[in-house]
Amino acid sequence: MNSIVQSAQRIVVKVGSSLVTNEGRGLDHTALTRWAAEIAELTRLGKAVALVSSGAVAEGVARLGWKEKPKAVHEKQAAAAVGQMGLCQAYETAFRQHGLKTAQVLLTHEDMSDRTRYLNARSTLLTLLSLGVIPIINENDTVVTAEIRFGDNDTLGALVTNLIEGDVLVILTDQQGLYTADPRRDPAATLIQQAVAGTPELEAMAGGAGSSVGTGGMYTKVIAAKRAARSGAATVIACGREPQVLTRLAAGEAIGTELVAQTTPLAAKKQWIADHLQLRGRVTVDDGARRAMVERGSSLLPIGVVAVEGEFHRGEVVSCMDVEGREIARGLVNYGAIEARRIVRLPTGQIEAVLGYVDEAELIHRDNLVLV
Ligand SMILES: Nc1ncnc2c1ncn2[C@@H]1O[C@H](COP(=O)(O)OP(=O)(O)O)[C@@H](O)[C@H]1O
Ligand SMILES: N[C@@H](CCC(=O)OP(=O)(O)O)C(=O)O
Repeated sequence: MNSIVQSAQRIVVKVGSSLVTNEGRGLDHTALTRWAAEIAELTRLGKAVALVSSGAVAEGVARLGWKEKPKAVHEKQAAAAVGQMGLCQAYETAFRQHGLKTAQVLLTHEDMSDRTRYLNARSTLLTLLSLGVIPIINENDTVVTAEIRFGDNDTLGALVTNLIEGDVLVILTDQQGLYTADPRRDPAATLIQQAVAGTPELEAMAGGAGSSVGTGGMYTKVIAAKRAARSGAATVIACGREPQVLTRLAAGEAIGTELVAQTTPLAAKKQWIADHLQLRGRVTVDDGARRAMVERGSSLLPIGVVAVEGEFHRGEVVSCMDVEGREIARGLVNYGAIEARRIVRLPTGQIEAVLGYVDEAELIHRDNLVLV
């Protein structure tokens, strides 16, 4: 028995490219129809479900008649634009058969790192769910560049789970779950039924790159589970080809791998800080400041900072590194990089003399600081 999906009220289901597009051969309408029927059943049980679906690039490649996924970014983006049309049409048709409306939601990393856009995305998604609409979510592949991509939809699925405070992230893929090693390479690999999300051994098991059409392999799924656990959500990794996989999970059946969250959920704002994928800068802190932050949960004062790198503005998220170069925390800065460089190593009382004003005594206040 596995009661996680059974008791969940808000569920994020993520389906990967290889499943959605029949390993790149074109949209698997039968599978989409099946998942839509199962999700419709979950909504009848009173659960709210958001669907993160990959497959735009792979479907675009198939529609354009290309033999393989292109290497050039602009070609992938063009393929995504073509394929996303197919995804939307197919989901709209499949859910309509159950009297459910769908909504297309395309997100970028910037939508998640800008606090206002993040909160907008959150209220739109929660409104859609409260209206009984199924959001069909994907990365806005057409406008993002390689450096600022989520890249794989496992990460996007985890961030959406945190965004809407989902109870569980269900990742459907082409394997039965997480194995002790890649089952494509190691026939002796065995299925892990349950583990604690964020355990380092899981990352080692999930080596390899994955299928030719998918992006992250199992590694990004294991990391996604770790991210989702920050908001207290569990992750289930299961096979999307398994008949009635979602409804059976909702009935309490143990299928696939369950990665449970054992960490105390972070407060919403801290979770947003921790979920930043790209940071604009970093500050190196001395050992006294490191201990104060790590052992006592203190704020970071300018006097404890030894170096400032990158260009960031007040209100942006930066990494805090120890003198050995390890990231120990991240947080929202009260001063931009230019000001921060001028006040490092200074006691609080001297900030005003140097800058002509004092915004806050702390470079990063403890309420805006997350240990990593
Ligand atoms: N430990 C593991 N357990 C299961 N699958 C693994 C593992 N390590 C690597 N993989 C590979 O990950 C693949 C699934 O990832 P991917 O192709 O990115 O799927 P998706 O498109 O569903 O995100 C599997 O087909 C498998 O070959
Ligand atoms: N946004 C991309 C998905 C990226 C991707 O391949 O993700 P996944 O198959 O989930 O590892 C698309 O729709 O093609």
